[in-house]
Amino acid sequence: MLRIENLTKKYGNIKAVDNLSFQVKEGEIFGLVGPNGAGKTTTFKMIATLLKPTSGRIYIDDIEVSNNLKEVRTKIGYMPDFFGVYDNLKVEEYLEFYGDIGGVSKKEIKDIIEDLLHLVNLTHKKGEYVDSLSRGMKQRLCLARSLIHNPKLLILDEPASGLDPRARIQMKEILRELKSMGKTIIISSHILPELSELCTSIGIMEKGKLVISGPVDKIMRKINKTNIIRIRVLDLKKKAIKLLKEEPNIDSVYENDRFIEISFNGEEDQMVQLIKKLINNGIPVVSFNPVDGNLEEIFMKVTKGDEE
Ligand SMILES: Nc1ncnc2c1ncn2[C@@H]1O[C@H](COP(=O)(O)OP(=O)(O)OP(=O)(O)O)[C@@H](O)[C@H]1O
Repeated sequence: MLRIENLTKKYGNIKAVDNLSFQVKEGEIFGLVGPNGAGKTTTFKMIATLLKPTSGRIYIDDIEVSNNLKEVRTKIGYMPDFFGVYDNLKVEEYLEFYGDIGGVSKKEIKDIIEDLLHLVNLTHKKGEYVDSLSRGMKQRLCLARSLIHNPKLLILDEPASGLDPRARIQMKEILRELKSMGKTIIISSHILPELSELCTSIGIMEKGKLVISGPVDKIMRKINKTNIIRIRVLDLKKKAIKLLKEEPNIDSVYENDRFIEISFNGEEDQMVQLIKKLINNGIPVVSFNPVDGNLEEIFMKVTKGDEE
């Protein structure tokens, strides 16, 4: 769906984006994480066709972006990190305005707006002035605006920034809904644990370069080399612990009243073998859960941070 090859953007002497390459498959949610100034916004603006790369290529649906701006723009929806608000427009008028720019026909626009307002939970605000909305509502309206022409690829620059926890959860639910509708989404955020829940893959950027990228669990394994797994058994806990301690891929075994926690350094197929072994030995396994790693930790490990 999206392919980026050796993308570079220079501002004078500053390389805001430095030889960036990655791919996002259809239906994926790709999260771009990085400290301030890493180059996320610059990258997103280039993908959104608003900024010309110094060098490198971007392909959307195998169409090269810089020579096919018009065609590509029908496929993408962009939500910037900062967006202007139109004081004198009501919610519905605001979406009509953007629908018009996006080439949506007059015949269809009413229905599309109804659907979008429902999706972003703003139906009750249809007749209100945009300026009177809360920050969370404005952000959801901006998301609706980016969807008005039914794009396949959504480019969302920090859609949850500045939102309170409840508004963030709402935003996350909408993004899940969009994923289930088959949209491909690239999203940047500082709220790292939220990205790990939502994204299928992530890329971590620092000083214009991609430090690491890939599926969230693979990246975690690559960095941590171990997975924490919580196992709950109905009975025979001591026997289970003995079996687990014999395993070469297990670094440590810890137990408490509720579960056994192991630090596992094998691959997924070896995890399957481990579950089989426990069951074949008569251990009544109730659950076997890899514990979600902490993206924040990974981020700190792979980025050096700005010491200036
Ligand atoms: N128009 C511009 N002119 C000159 N330098 C710029 C311009 N826009 C961005 N930069 C520089 O490019 C680098 C990358 O900025 P960018 O906004 O892409 O980072 P970011 O990862 O989105 O950061 P943030 O999380 O703070 O939004 C920074 O060093 C920034 O100062």
